[in-house]
Amino acid sequence: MSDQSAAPVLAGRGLECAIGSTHVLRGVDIEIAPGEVVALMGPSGSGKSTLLHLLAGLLRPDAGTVTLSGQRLDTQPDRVRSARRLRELGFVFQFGDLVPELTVVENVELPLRLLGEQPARCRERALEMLDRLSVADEADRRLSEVSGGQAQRAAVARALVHWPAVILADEPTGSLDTVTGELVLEALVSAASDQGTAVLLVTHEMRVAAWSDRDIHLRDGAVVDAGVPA
Ligand SMILES: Nc1ncnc2c1ncn2[C@@H]1O[C@H](COP(=O)(O)OP(=O)(O)OP(=O)(O)O)[C@@H](O)[C@H]1O
Repeated sequence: MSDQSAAPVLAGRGLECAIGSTHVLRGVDIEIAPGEVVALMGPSGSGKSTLLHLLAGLLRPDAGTVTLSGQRLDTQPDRVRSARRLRELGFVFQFGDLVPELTVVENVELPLRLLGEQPARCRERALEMLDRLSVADEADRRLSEVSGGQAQRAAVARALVHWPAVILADEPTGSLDTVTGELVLEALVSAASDQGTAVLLVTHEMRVAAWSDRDIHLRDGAVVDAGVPA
């Protein structure tokens, strides 16, 4: 459940970013409350993915600030940003990006293994998440043996397995048919909500945005409509 009166868990303020000669973001302000689900919308080329990369600390802004869980992210060295990304964020992309050589459960437990958790505890928690996402039966299969919807559920389980503060999802249902996409989205939003994880969801599609608490619209690198919490 979101707490929009609380301090934002993730905030970008006055974000400017140029890539080559393109001024991609022009003074973007964005805030996400703990547990909130926000859809980031806008036409192709409006800067959605670039904004996501800045908020994840993958890119540094030319101006402005990024604050995650109350601490500046953009000013920290690469090593610290990587460590914070692993611990505090979860990611879901259009094409799952799971490791094909690993089984479903091995993929899901990966963030916990990288964080140094006990192997038995990693396995237990990964199985719990797969059960929560209704893909526990596929735990020991390789990616080539599961459907696109099952793989995307596993990607959601992996993104949530280490209790991140925020999930950043870039077109998470873009590779799925409408019905499968809806089911994956429902699973993402409800599992994140169960554990109080905020979600920033990049999408072109209004039906995807319907799952959010609030929409933010970008055009030509600027926020044109920040929506109002329901
Ligand atoms: N690596 C890059 N090199 C050059 N230009 C880039 C690069 N990445 C992004 N851009 C430019 O920045 C602008 C914004 O791109 P971005 O991918 O953030 O938009 P988007 O809203 O996510 O688009 P889409 O919905 O098509 O994914 C575009 O004009 C794009 O051409």
